[in-house]
Amino acid sequence: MPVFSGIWVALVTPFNDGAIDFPALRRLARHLLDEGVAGLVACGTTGEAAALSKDEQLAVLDALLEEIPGDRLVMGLAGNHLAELLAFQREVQRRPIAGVLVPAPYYIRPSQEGLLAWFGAIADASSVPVILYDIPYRTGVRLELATLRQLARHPRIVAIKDCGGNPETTLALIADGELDVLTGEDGQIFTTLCMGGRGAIAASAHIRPRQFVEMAECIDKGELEAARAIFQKIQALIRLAFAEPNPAPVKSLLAMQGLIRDELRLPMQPSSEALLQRLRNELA
Ligand SMILES: O=C(O)C1=N[C@H](C(=O)O)C[C@H](O)C1
Repeated sequence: MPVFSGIWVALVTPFNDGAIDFPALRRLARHLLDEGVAGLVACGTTGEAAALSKDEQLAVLDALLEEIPGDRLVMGLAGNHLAELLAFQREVQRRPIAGVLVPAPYYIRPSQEGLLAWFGAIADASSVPVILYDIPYRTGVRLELATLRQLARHPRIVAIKDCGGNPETTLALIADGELDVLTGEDGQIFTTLCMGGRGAIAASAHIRPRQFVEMAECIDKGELEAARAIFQKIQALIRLAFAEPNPAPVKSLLAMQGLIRDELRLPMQPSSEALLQRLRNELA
């Protein structure tokens, strides 16, 4: 039985004049769950976790837990100072959550041995399921297949958010059946699900979440034609969501729907005028 499956939204962190906009955060979380998504991932890349202090990240988590059930919530756990990260993990784990999403430490570019020890230390200390986050184009280091297979033996490591960009690795992991494979590449949701992946953690699923959910359900039921038709409908949206650095386009689209303010923290920049026009056209 998969621990993680379906469409999980990589949640943005709404801001209002530089501060976290908690009412908007709660509203958005409730809206997405009402639209049928499997759950939410807070404080990931899309949540601009890198621009939030640890206290702010915990405040986001607490606000969300007041709004949605903990088993529908995964928390991002990122950093490159192990002792600090483990201390933060202890705080996070005092809350009832479905799991943690853990990328490799960025900037350092450790060896595969180093990564095994790093993820091993976090998994050993984890009281909740761990989702590995393989995103070499952001962290600077790749989790090789052999490393992933070794990590999959850890009882706490149950899933991977796969942004590794190597279809052979994705396929091998799916065939192994040891980890729930969730794609983190929104443009690959259809193919990953068709290959037997369990689901996705996607930023673009903030917009028209029901269509993402329906597409995944159709694939589950073997209704390929219907799934393909939905995917074709949302492809333009997915492309636009990443036309400028994530999460600017997604935040603009949410703002156009009146769900949040179109505000980011540096170094992120709001969508350009040209993109805003394209986003308006897409929504229309
Ligand atoms: O925040 C996330 O988790 C996601 N990150 C990816 C990225 O921007 O690197 C995109 C994905 O849709 C969700």
